[in-house]
Amino acid sequence: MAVSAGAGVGLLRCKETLLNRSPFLPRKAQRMKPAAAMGTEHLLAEFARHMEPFLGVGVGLPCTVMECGDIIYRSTLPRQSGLILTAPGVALALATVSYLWATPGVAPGFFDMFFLAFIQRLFRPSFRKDEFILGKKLGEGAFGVVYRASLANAKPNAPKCDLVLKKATEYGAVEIWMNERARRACANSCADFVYGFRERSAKGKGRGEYWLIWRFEGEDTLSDFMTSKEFPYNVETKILGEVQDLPKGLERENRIIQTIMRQLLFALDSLHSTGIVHRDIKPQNIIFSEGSRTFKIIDLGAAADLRVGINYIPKEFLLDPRYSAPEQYIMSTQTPSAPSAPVATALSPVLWQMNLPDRFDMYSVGLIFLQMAFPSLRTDSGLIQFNRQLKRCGYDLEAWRKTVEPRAGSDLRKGFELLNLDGGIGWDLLTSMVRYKARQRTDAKSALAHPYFNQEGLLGLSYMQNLRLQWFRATQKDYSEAAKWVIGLMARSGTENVGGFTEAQLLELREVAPKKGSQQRNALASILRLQSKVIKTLDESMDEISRQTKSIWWSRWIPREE
Ligand SMILES: Nc1ncnc2c1ncn2[C@@H]1O[C@H](COP(=O)(O)OP(=O)(O)OP(=O)(O)O)[C@@H](O)[C@H]1O
Repeated sequence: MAVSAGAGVGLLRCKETLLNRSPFLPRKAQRMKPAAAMGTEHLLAEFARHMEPFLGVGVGLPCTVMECGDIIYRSTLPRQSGLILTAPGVALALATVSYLWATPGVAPGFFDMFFLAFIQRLFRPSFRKDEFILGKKLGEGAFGVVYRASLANAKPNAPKCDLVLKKATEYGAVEIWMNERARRACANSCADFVYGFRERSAKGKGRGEYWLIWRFEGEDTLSDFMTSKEFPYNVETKILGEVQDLPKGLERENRIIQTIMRQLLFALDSLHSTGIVHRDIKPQNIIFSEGSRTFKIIDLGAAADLRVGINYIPKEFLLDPRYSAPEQYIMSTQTPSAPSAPVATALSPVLWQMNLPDRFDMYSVGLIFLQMAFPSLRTDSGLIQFNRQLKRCGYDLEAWRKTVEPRAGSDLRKGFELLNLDGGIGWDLLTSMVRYKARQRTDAKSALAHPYFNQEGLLGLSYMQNLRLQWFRATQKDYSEAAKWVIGLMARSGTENVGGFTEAQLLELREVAPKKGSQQRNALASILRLQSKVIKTLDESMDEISRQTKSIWWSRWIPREE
């Protein structure tokens, strides 16, 4: 067996350690005679014989190949190569995993975009526009026309393929993207999307038209049901499967409305969890699916995908003023426009937490709840009037109630009575959604856990459920008001009738705070200056990037009809 010179020198250097029973040698090697009793050559030959299987792999550099150390200086002994768990390491790993999975989900986002989307593209059916026979027109909006359609070449005895086809203009691209995303992430929440493609414009100019195809879900939207005098009884058998064993009245209506609300919140929760904010939630965009006996969301043309930053431009908006939240934007206007997709994805949990964009949809769903409870608010004029009144009351539902309840007609009174059932649990849920500040509104997941969806309402709550309700209410509180109160007290400090801090207490506080001109104060000022500079630079560069990439990079994912 040949051993290189380098290895030989290395072995010599290590012989002391080796012969002193290093724990890293096989027993056979440890039983060798003491070094002093042997010549170096003999020692090498002996060692090579024992180590043959190891040296076969590791001939080369000495101590790097053979893990050896000095038994006297234990610190020089090689460390175990396995993973060592430490508390900070575990905390860091947990923090990283929570960040990657926090809404809207960085890790699931990358998996979706680079794996699921790819697989979907391989297997999705593809259609051409001349494969469809257009039927009845179902709707026409500012950005497209919707038809009922069927496949032209469907086999005669094949099941009738009922489709809905939308010929859309510029927002069609967004709608295709959102529908594909929703189909992968939460197929049951939105109408069943089949395919979307872009058709080249006849003269080869412009972006062309977008064609979107869904399965036909059913004839009626929630708006159709709500405009009927029979509402909510006209939905009862459709969603519950049977007529309830209850006389017609508030309790029975409440049960039906509860079921509709649960379905809406469930659909919204799934959409929000994947990072999509709809921005146009209204009864006209909620279709009843005959197949699954549930309400599903349609019309994702105005939606924003906060996971990759598609279609969110803080300063732009597309809104239906009847159902839109008072803030009008889903993101603060201070938020820079979306950067490139990987950056947007990596930053998405931070932006989500800073803006809570899902609360925009929560306000709209709150208004739908209100309309279901109050028959007089189901008409456009009723809702517009309500919106004006609420605005006058500073978007405070309690204040609105105080102004209208004393002189309420039978329709309004009926609404209050319905929401007052089970100790006012319905009113509690409503007021947690229809609030001026987005941060104070509940999210869809918490709303689903609200005791309103408990059959017995407040009265039937167990001790634990009551605790949960208290917790729910505590999390909905506006703590900025508390902060303002403390500041107010400080400002008006010291007088006996106002209460508040005395001059002595304020002095104490001032002493705790860094003094003017002190080192801490200067350091704090520099940090703040640096922070605002960083934000400004980030803002400008993001705007710059987004201006350059204004062309819709993601439209390359949308198939083109050749
Ligand atoms: N999957 C579907 N199944 C059954 N009907 C559907 C489906 N999708 C849409 N519709 C019907 O088509 C109508 C218009 O659809 P949609 O709202 O998506 O189009 P739109 O052009 O955005 O219209 P608008 O601007 O008026 O909202 C809906 O009100 C609904 O009645």
